Amino acid sequence: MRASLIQVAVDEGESTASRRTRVASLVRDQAGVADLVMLPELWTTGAFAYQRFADEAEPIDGPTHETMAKAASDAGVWLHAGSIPERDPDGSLYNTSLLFSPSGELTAAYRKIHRFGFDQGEAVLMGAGTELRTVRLAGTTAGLATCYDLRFPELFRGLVDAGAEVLLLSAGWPERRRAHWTLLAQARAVENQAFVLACGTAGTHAGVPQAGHSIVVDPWGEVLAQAGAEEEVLTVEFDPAKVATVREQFPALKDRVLGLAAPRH
Ligand SMILES: O=C(O)CCC(=O)C(=O)O
Repeated sequence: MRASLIQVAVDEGESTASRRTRVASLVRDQAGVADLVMLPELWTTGAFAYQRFADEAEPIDGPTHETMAKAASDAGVWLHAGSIPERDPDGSLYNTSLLFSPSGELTAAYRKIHRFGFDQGEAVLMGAGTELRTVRLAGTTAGLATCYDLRFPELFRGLVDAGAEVLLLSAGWPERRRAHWTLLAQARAVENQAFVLACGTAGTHAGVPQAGHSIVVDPWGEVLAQAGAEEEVLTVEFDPAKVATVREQFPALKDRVLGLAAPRH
């Protein structure tokens, strides 16, 4: 499988509409290059541009869906189109990832479960997703996660229990915590014996420089590829069958002890 992670620069000087058109063209450029293309979290607005979420929120079948479904089918690729600020018909907002098949059908939508910001920003503006999402694609099972989710190992264990071999994470991770990004991506890969493909943003928006450094890690924890700080398309080839080999040769997942009792005081 070949995957291209498009590390989009989200800068304030570019309008959402023009970024959408530009990114669709980058997706189309992946025709014949990649089987799977990934975009970052909230690349239309910027993950830290909280004041834009309500104004630019769109329904699942809104303009980003329309543009990206077409880009996926034009390129003939699986497209994890990153996330959008979604407005539910009941008015609430969610940080929702969209995944399209090579014929442009929406195959999965994942509402981010762990909202970032503690008692401000996304954590108060958006609702929390409640359901894990896995998708069968290109002969493997992918599990979906978004940005801050990376800090919560139990979410990834849930995806692995549901059959995930490839973990797809869209993010808008800040430069300030870049060391955590790389460390946690490798940790999630090693502990789950799964590929991790983590696509972040470049540029600076809302005064927050983004980390870039999108990364692909194999089930043994080796970094197969990592981007730099600027906008970049990171293409990598990997064999999802390596997951079964690693899990067979080093069957640590079979040694899990579930339902441990709480300590006695
Ligand atoms: O956990 C972090 O350090 C970054 C999380 C984040 O920026 C987000 O989820 O939008």
